[in-house]
Amino acid sequence: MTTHLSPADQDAAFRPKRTAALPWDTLLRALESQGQGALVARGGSSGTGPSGISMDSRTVRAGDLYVGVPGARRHGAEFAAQVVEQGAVGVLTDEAGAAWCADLPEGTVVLIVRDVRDAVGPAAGAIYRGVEDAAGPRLMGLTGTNGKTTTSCFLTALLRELGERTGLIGTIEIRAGERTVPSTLTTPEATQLHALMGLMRQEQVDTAVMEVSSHAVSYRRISGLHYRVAGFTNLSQDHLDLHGSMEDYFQAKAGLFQAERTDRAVITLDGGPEASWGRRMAQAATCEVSTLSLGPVAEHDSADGSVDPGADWAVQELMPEALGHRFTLVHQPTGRRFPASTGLPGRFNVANAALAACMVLEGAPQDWDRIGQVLDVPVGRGPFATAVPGRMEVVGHSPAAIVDFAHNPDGMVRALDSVREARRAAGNTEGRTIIVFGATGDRDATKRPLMGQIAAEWADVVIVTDDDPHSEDPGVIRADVLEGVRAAAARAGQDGRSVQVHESAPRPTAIELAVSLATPQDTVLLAGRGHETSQDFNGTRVELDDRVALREALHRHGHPFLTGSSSAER
Ligand SMILES: CC(=O)N[C@H]1[C@@H](OP(=O)(O)OP(=O)(O)OC[C@H]2O[C@@H](n3ccc(=O)[nH]c3=O)[C@H](O)[C@@H]2O)O[C@H](CO)[C@@H](O)[C@@H]1O[C@H](C)C(=O)N[C@@H](C)C(=O)N[C@H](CCC(=O)O)C(=O)O
Ligand SMILES: Nc1ncnc2c1ncn2[C@@H]1O[C@H](COP(=O)(O)OP(=O)(O)OP(=O)(O)O)[C@@H](O)[C@H]1O
Repeated sequence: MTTHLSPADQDAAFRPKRTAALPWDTLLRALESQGQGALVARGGSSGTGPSGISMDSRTVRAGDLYVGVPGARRHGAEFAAQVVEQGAVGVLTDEAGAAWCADLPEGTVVLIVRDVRDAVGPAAGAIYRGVEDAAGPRLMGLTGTNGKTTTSCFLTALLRELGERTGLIGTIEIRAGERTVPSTLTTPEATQLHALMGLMRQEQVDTAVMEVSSHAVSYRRISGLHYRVAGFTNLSQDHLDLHGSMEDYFQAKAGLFQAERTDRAVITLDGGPEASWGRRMAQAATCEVSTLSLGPVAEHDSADGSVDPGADWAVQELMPEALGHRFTLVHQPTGRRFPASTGLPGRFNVANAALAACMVLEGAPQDWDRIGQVLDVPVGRGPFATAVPGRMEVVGHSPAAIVDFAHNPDGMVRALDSVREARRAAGNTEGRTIIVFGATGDRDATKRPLMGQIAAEWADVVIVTDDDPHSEDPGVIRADVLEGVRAAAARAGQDGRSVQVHESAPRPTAIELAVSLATPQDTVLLAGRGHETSQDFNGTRVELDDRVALREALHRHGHPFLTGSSSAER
């Protein structure tokens, strides 16, 4: 369960247990060698340097180098005097930030660089690698609109079964060996990422698997990191509030697959609703590239189930079985076949599993026999049966009750499609889909009516509620979503299909309504919140875990439900 730590406590949990101070001149040389030469504007460069680094005044500790970056709302250097009082030994900033450093106490070192976001990664890397310049862990990165969390969980599960000690940095949690910390961002800031690398070295982690959001590339949170293998899942509409256009969003993701950042990419060619993004990503990459064709799993507009003959890897022989699927991963150049299975619902989880397997296979060609043995297990066993919190998490069977993190148009199509597929596979022709969802405030508003439209096209009962409204009026967000729902419901009505539409808030009331309407044949799908345990209403956190609320509602209505930990039916 996610606990909310203060920024300071969380930052402290990310840091290595011990770090020696790095002499200023060693730090300056490290910056110079990375093309980030710094001007020493105040203080000398001969003394004891920093033992840590932070880019937020709320997480600064004694001995830190504080990084003042220009932000959307303020310049971080505004906090220079405050952080020096807190014990920071120096400030790294840009020309604009230097103005706030003029009156700092004697002895404080001020370093000025041209672009502070480019310099922060190399600086953090040098501080946490220390004078001995320690190496490791081996890094694997994942990017794409959907599937990063699930694929990274599959990847770590597979590596663990192969005997590796793993680390994980992602949306749900951060794990270094046996230590776990709840995460707030998908990809933390560069200061924290390099601290985590130091922590993982101390925890003797062999491979760290990291989700890389487009924000992380745009804000250069990954500067100073190098990936052995990086994977691309898919691209579809999301985050247009930050990127402005799909082209910019694509370019941000493409930044991960440049030779100076990554040795080898595994790129899913046909992973999203439009296959052209995967092909373009393979062309835009300047590192070594291997491609994956999903064939029968692909869901883009022109998908006909056939695999791309030019792809290095192909998914073939897809067979639904129990909750998951069997499939064969074929290495097309050699004809080598790897039978495998997933235990989670949804064909998209075959895409996630195939990508995870390809990344490990590409990273260790000498180990194919051993990897093949670990992959070839019955459905419900092995690395790809690992439940991922809040991703198609089954809470009940009669009615089927599922909590999923789908929070963009393509994610919703995939989740709704897999619900329908599961009913079809079970021979259930009576059941309806009841969906409860909302949209996030302060983020890409253009996806709201689209999500509404998809809900009304795929579900029989649509209940629009709140997600994380952040600073926006929740009623306005619901109205945006409902616009898409009502238009699509009207079109469905003309085709003779009736869609019930409800607006219901707060979210627990909407969940209660969904369960009260459900028959044992129906499926209740709560979308958008997944593993989250609270909602943000303009800075006020309201505790809510969809999985708990759904279990409680099922219980109140006399329906059976599955417990979280053991999944034993009550
Ligand atoms: C929209 C966005 O991404 N904003 C990022 C941006 O904030 P900003 O430009 O608004 O910063 P600002 O408030 O002007 O402050 C400027 C500087 O002053 C510092 N500051 C500010 C206030 C203070 O009291 N003390 C202090 O030191 C800030 O840490 C910052 O370094 O720069 C900050 C510092 O680098 C980031 O922490 C911050 O991420 C915020 C926390 C955030 O919520 N980001 C989300 C949207 C995000 O990154 N999401 C992605 C994708 C998730 C997904 O795939 O769905 C993720 O990787 O999680
Ligand atoms: N390969 C995929 N293709 C399309 N949709 C997917 C895929 N994998 C998962 N999804 C859908 O997207 C949702 C989010 O999945 P997941 O958390 O793995 O993705 P993510 O990329 O980490 O998302 P975020 O960055 O927003 O945390 C799932 O709950 C599911 O509905």
